Amino acid sequence: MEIIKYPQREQWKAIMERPYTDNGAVLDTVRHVLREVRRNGDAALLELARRFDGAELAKLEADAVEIQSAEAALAPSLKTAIRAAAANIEAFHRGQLREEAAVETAPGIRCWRRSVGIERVGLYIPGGSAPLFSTVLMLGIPARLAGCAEVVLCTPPGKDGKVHPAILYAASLCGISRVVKAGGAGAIAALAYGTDTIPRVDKIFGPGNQYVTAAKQLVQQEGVAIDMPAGPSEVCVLADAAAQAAYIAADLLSQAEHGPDSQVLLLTDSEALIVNVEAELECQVAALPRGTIARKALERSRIVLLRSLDEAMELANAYAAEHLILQCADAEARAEQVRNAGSVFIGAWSPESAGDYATGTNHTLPTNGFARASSGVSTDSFVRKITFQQLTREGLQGIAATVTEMAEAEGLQAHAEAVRVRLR
Ligand SMILES: NC(=O)c1ccc[n+]([C@@H]2O[C@H](COP(=O)([O-])OP(=O)(O)OC[C@H]3O[C@@H](n4cnc5c(N)ncnc54)[C@H](O)[C@@H]3O)[C@@H](O)[C@H]2O)c1
Ligand SMILES: N[C@H](CO)Cc1c[nH]c[nH+]1
Ligand SMILES: [Zn+2]
Repeated sequence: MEIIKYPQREQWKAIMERPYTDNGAVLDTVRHVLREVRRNGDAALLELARRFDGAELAKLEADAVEIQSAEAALAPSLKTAIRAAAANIEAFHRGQLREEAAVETAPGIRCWRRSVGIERVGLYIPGGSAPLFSTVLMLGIPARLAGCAEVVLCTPPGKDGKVHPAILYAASLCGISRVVKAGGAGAIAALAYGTDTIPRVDKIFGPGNQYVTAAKQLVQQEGVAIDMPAGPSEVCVLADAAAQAAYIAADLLSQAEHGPDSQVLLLTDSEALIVNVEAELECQVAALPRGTIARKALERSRIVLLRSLDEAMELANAYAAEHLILQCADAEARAEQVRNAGSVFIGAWSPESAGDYATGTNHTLPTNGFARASSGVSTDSFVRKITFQQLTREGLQGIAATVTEMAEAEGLQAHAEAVRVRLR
């Protein structure tokens, strides 16, 4: 990791830069894939599975036999873990469902909002380098709680033409019965345009590689809603001299192992801690099966020594990490100072990976500084909040002058008449 000591403010912009990837070539490929699927539908998806996933598929959807045999293929301990995680995720996301009281804004005028689940949603579950079945829970549970009528899950097939059994098991737990074997931009195109077997959806959710992210951004321009551009994973650790170097190294590696384009950042006011974390990183990365991937991510990552923890906090807020870990003596007080982050982990006992799987919070979070303006996925992401109002005659009389005055000032006479005609 690059070490930057006591940077001047002018250097902060460079410190906060995410790894740059020129996605010009990716966009060209993705546009081509979107066209293929729009034109040739299912046939294009079968060809893309052959080309990119090395899978010969007889049909695109996982059938009941494949879904049922998935349960038998999983170790009981893994099923127990998935169910335990699902229970916590459900509890946290259920708490987000709130009935809002109607408000009488003026005598005789009643306004209220009702959350209505988005009718048709598509969930993309990455499967290229790791089958992220935890993401099925993170998207499928809030979709169910929100009352989405139709949920279609797309994920790349393995070379054997099958979907990873843990993805199928997690999907069943969430009540998802339509699992489509399609990955990358092809999957996003199918969800956006529909094919003979895959229904077009209203909103597409889920993380993925650069092809998935580019495809989501392109179909969004064509009118399909997306959750957010969830790019390569990232974590920022803010730590003081008392923090455990071994914990910090483990937390940094847990995100670095996602992909070579992941980025991790350590902000501290302790030079001694940096020395210890570096030693721990070297020792721990050597033991990781995905050590080569993690090393590549570390090459593009930074450790920053700051003059004080206050200054570190300021930089953490400016960076707006997907995940922010606070490992310092006054972690709870520091948490109150957080302004920009996707999700925050407070104190030495709160590793980021606990949130990735099982604390209950959602792990689909804004990356690349989007946490400055966006939130992670929640039950709210799967609903529309429709507003309602009902006026009595007295209510309309009470605001008639306000409406007609404003309508005429905007030059919109018909607006004013729609009020007057009722009160004449
Ligand atoms: N931010 C988040 O919340 C979050 C969560 C989990 C994962 N992630 C990210 O998701 C990503 C997962 O990526 P992945 O690759 O493992 O799986 P993936 O499922 O996103 O991508 C696999 C698909 O990519 C397509 N593809 C591969 N090579 C291609 C090529 N040369 N041209 C066109 N298409 C091609 C294929 O269709 C293939 O099926 C990682 O970058 C990880 O960091 C982010
Ligand atoms: N850390 C990822 C989001 O950035 C989510 C994930 C899934 N599995 C493990 N981790
Ligand atoms: Zn993770």
